[in-house]
Amino acid sequence: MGSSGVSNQTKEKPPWLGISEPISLSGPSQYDVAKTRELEKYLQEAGFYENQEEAINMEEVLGRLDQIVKIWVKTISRAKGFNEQMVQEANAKIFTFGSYRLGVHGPGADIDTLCVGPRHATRDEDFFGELHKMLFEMPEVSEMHPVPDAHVPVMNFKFNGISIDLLYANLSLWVIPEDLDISQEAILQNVDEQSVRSLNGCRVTDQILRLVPNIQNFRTTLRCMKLWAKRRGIYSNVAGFLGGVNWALLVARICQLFPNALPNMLVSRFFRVYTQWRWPNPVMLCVIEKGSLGYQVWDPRWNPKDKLHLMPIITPAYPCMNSSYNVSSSTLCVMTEEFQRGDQICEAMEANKADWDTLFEFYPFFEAYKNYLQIDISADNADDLRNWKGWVKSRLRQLTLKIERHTYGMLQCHPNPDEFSDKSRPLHCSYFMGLHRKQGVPVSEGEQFDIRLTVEEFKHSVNLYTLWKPRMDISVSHVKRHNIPAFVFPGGVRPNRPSKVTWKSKLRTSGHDDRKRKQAEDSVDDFTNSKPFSSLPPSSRAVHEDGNPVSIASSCSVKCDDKEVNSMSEQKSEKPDFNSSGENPSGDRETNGSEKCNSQSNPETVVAAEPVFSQKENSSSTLIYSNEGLEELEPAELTAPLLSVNPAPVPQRKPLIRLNFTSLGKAADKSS
Ligand SMILES: Nc1ncnc2c1ncn2[C@@H]1O[C@H](COP(=O)(O)OP(=O)(O)OP(=O)(O)O)[C@@H](O)[C@H]1O
Ligand SMILES: [Mg+2]
Ligand SMILES: [Mg+2]
Repeated sequence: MGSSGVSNQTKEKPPWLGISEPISLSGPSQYDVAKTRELEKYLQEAGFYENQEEAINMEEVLGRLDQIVKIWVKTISRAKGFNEQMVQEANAKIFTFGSYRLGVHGPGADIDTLCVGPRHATRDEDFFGELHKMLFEMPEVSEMHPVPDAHVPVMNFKFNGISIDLLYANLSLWVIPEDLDISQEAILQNVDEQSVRSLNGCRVTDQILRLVPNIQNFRTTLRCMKLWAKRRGIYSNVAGFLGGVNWALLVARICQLFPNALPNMLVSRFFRVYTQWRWPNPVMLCVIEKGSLGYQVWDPRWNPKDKLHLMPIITPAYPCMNSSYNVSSSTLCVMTEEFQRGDQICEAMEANKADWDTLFEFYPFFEAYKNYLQIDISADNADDLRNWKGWVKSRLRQLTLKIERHTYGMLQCHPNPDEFSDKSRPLHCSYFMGLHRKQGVPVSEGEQFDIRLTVEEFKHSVNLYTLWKPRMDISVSHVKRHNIPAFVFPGGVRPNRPSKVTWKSKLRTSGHDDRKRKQAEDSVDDFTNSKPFSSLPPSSRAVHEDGNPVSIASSCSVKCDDKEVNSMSEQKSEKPDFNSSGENPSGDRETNGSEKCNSQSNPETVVAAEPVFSQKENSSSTLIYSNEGLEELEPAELTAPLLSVNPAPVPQRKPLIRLNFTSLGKAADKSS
């Protein structure tokens, strides 16, 4: 396949797993063994492993589900007039996938399951009809929520209190053998697209387990990264960050690159590699096979949509797809900053100046900005609220994109993936987004942002929900940091004074002279001090007006510079090299940072169609903007019309309500 990621040729298997040689074959030192033990203990104490009782309960639930689908398939076969022998032979089977199958599910995580049924057991009539009815009537089943029209149709429900996602694959076989192997490509023959996508949940999970050199080390590292991502507020596919499968794939690739490393090392290599990764170069665990069945695979050379992906993380089972298409320029920048923070902390840990607690600190979202958007939703009953929540949550990404677009990228949004509830207001919940001005653009006097129209447009689109019911309401308001409602804080109590002590400032006061110190002090505010985007050069925070994702993504990967790479404490042989697919198939580890960044050296690559900026280009755009400081928005900045955005005159009120998109928004609410 050369260095191209897409191939339909079979080649002799290399002695390593993955599309390139490992970066390092080094094994653990005493320090790594001790640190890994510490990490495992930390994860245990954080309650990130299920207990014995939960594990048994889950197994029982899965056993019950398997019995139920077996009864179901016989029932519908009989109803379709099959003779008794065929009824007895009729079979269906439950497979698990996702974090449960990977062996990394935490407490409260769902169990992802797939029901595989024979050709005569149809999706609409039999699965979403009869099986839904059977489950719905069972006393063990609650919160049943079928989504037959989803991209991957699913039944969500709780069985004995355990959340289940149940997908369906309608195979072309008349009889489903109990030992069915779904890893074979042939299983996808003559099945509908929904079944292909549903089967792929399992096929991807199984492939991941096959493609990592040591499953136990992979699991511990993935548990660590999942806990870390949740604490840092970047665990959510729907919010535009990454979800379970994305984190699994990122970790799996690190495991391939460092096959003999223990989890402690893998965590630090994770941060080092992804701090330097040149997005949108894809992360892949294996070559993207074109296959013989004609399904579209991810390939930005041919598929215009794939070119728009900013942070491609490719699934390893045919048909290979990008699992992280929701990532936007803002969320990519937030994650890049978090990778940098992780990298710095791991380095500080090696110098005994930080510990696992430091790494896992919660992201202080409500201290990070001066301005927020609060999105309140409510409904008439619990069922309606659950549906309404699901819908609104899936639309919030559109609000962030609209705001960024309508303010020409000058106003950026940082979504908080959590939902918050005020206990005194049942059937109500709130979402929040941090707002901040894009860095590097000189502030013009009196410049303000008017996002009323944008908010109206968003609410209008949300209210087009096809299952909308009376009293499914939404309102969007602007809140200043000091007016953030108390119910968002732990225990419902607003902290007296936001803590400004960060792990870096602790280091400074303890006199630790770390290599980043100068940089940290030069920076107006480090991001761990609650102010996002301050440590990236201004160009990296720019959202281009034309929405060109390539330039955005490239500018987000500016950490891959000489200074950064040369300052790495590790030996050269341990450094990751990235060629144009973000990988190092040549095994040449002598290249320096700027060479690694030059993705245009090989026109054959998967991302050859993507212009990737060289370091030089990044540097020069840095020079254009001299303003490194973080300017937060003042309230008035959110109000005055940006003429090109809001041509309609906004009625003046008395007294002038400077933050009045809230009041306008509420007036236009369906509810009012
Ligand atoms: N965006 C996606 N692209 C491809 N496959 C996906 C995507 N989202 C989910 N899946 C499939 O569905 C599975 C379950 O998704 P889910 O969001 O429950 O993640 P998970 O890995 O189980 O993590 P969690 O512990 O958060 O549940 C994934 O492992 C993956 O196979
Ligand atoms: Mg899951
Ligand atoms: Mg799930």
